[in-house]
Amino acid sequence: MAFSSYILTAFPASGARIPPYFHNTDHRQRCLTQLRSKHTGLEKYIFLNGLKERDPNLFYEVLLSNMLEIIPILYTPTVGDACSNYSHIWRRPEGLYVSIESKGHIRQILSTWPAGAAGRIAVVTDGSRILGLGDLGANGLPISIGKLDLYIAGAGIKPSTTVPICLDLGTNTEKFLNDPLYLGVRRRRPDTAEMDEFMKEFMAAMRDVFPQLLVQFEDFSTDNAFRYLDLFRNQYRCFNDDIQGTGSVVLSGFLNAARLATADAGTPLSDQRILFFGAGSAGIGVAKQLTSFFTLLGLSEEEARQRIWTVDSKGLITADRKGLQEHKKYFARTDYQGPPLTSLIDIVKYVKPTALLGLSTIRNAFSEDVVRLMGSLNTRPIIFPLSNPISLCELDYSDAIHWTNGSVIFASGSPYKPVEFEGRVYEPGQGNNMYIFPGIGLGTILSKARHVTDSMVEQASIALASALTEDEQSADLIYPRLTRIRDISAKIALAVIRAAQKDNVDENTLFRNMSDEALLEYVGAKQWQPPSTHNVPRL
Ligand SMILES: NC(=O)C1=CN([C@@H]2O[C@H](COP(=O)(O)OP(=O)(O)OC[C@H]3O[C@@H](n4cnc5c(N)ncnc54)[C@H](OP(=O)(O)O)[C@@H]3O)[C@@H](O)[C@H]2O)C=CC1
Ligand SMILES: CC(=O)C(=O)O
Ligand SMILES: [Mg+2]
Repeated sequence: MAFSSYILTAFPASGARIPPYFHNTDHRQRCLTQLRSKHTGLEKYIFLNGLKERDPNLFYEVLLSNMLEIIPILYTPTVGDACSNYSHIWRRPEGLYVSIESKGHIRQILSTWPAGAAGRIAVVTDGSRILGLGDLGANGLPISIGKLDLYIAGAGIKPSTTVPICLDLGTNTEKFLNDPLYLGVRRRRPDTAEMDEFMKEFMAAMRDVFPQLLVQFEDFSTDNAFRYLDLFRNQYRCFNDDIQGTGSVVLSGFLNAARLATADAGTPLSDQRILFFGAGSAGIGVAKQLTSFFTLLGLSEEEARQRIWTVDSKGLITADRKGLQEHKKYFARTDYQGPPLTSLIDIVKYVKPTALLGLSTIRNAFSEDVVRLMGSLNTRPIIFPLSNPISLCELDYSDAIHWTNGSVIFASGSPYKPVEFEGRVYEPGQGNNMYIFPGIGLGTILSKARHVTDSMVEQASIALASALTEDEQSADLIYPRLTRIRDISAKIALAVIRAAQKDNVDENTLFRNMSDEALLEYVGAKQWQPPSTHNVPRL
């Protein structure tokens, strides 16, 4: 609907009340001016949320023309504040809540969502590990909404086909249970048996109500993230963003980082020594993606595994540790003899890593001595502090540049601004699954892949790594500029469709005989654009 028609519909008989010069002014510019007048991230989030309710087309137009400014508000870091405060800033229903109290009639609850059979993509969280902020219970909904806004902006998924879901299963965070404004059920989280029963009913009901839907699991606590991925991945069209999306995006950045480091130091990709600080769903997901790629290079599985060291809150993970959680066992080291290594500096001295990856939620964990040691061990140290939001990031970009005299190859989970050092401007990378999931989703939806296979995720990663332009390469970037996300998502979708075909999971076989050029053009043409709300040129 054009903006002027929207105004007339929203305010009938308002002709005389519309300011005389209204139609000749730039509504997008007005929105941006209003947005920029807000002082805090949370106020900006609330403003954008209101704009989306009043005029979704204008909202997406403003978003698409100003992604670098707006994505950090709708997504990390500000979405973290929105989630933490959601029960207090709530304005209107904007997603689907499926409560543990709905067990037995989940299907009816899902049927109330307007998309119905047109639903194509759901982002589902249970709020138990929102970014690095822990168990936020029913306050987790904005993470599903934010990820879906990235599907819409980044891949051109039609807004009306998206389904944001928060499973309201209770919370173990006392503060929320005692908050009179808390929006969720007042109970602690269920035990495994009760939750499994709920999840099985939920997934079956999802398929009934939305037969063509892809489910993205988001921000489940680590044990459940691995369990439900294993349980459902061969049964439903689904994937886990924190395990697979993060694995894919970090592999991609790592490939480009290793290429840069290799150019300077000559360390072959297969000789990299990679230290993971944090061994949860994200850390282990990335480690598995990297090792799987190393086997493609010709390493045996065992040789690939030997490239990885993992660290959790108790220190270097070794196989002799008692009561090791299941997901940590595969990378537990068997070759370390000695007293437990608990401090990061001692672990770096022992491992001598070429790459240090942070997925720990520990702010500033990469201290000056650790970063300087990485710089003395490597001509181009690869350091990726990937924890979100920025308040939990292991290392600030400015410190990384200063402490390594600019030699660091850096990517963080949340965005940093460029840094000037000794007359040169350095641009950080953003190693965030937002580069990957829109393309994986688009490719899966178009090919109607029955499942999201490992090779679809791996090919997405390679497509992203190959998407750098000459200009981006000469600026030493390891991820493409975010403003190109639509083109990049189309290329990722193409790679995902081809991988789905090879794995024989594509239910839509029409693309099999299309050339890559024709298919890429088709994918681009399928991307939704907001109908222009007025006739002023794009900003
Ligand atoms: N950039 C991106 O695209 C993504 C980033 N992330 C971010 O990664 C972070 C982790 O997510 P996830 O893996 O799911 O969370 P988890 O809570 O499962 O994992 C955190 C890991 O960090 C370890 N840890 C905690 N404290 C310390 C410490 N003091 N020293 C060393 N290790 C410590 C934990 O150890 P223990 O097991 O002993 O508790 C655990 O292994 C979050 O901040 C999240 O936002 C996640 C997905 C994508
Ligand atoms: C980016 C993301 O998925 C996370 O931090 O959990
Ligand atoms: Mg996540």
